[in-house]
Amino acid sequence: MTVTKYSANGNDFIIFIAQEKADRSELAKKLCHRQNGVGADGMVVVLPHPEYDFEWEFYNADGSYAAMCGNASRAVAHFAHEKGISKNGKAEFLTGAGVIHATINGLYVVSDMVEPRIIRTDIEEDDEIWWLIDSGVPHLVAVRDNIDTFDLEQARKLREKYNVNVNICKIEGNTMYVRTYERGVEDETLACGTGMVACFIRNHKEGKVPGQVKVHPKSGDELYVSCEEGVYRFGGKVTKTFIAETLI
Ligand SMILES: N[C@@H](CCC[C@H](N)C(=O)O)C(=O)O
Repeated sequence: MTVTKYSANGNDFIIFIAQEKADRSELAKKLCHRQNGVGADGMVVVLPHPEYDFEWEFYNADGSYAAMCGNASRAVAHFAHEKGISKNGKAEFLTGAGVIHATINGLYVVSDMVEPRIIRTDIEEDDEIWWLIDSGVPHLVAVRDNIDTFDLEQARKLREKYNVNVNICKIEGNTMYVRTYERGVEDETLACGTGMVACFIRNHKEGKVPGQVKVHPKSGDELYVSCEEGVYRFGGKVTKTFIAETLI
């Protein structure tokens, strides 16, 4: 089977086309395995859809299904546009969290996110306040002055307790820095799109940042997150890294 590998600012994905929905959890575990497979944080299956350009299935590296993946939404939009599945610099596709509208401009892709939900703003853990925000998938967000260290044991406990992705972020002017422990990868990833958006939502709601910010995830890449007329969108470059014939 031919698969295409993308990196979205260090969050990497295996993408391929299929004709029918299926439970591909075991395949995702095999292909995402860093040593025995292609290696990726997640796997995207592009499927036909009668109304939208396509529909997708998204799986985390551990085979778990997730409703949405911000970085993969940008990668798959570029993939679909190159394949002619979507046209005119746009892609409109159905995810488990709703319909995503993406704009493709060369390697720079912007995804309009689904309407987020601020679920709780009062979670106190280890003497700090966390917000629980669903930006397509659930995220805990804490804001700190310094994110040079990220206690992954603490992140793992919070991930298990709330079944979420766990983010710490800091603000410097109109720039945000975000680190994310990702559910389903069960480790910190180099970038997490819905995590960056969740961090922006908290900081924007608390009046700490304007309506558009530059964001640097762990990879150090540069992305932008904004809220325009109530629509949260985020953009950055994607990289198609290779095409492979899988034998597993
Ligand atoms: N990396 C993704 C998030 C993928 C899903 C997440 N790991 C979950 O299981 O909730 C992103 O870029 O948003």
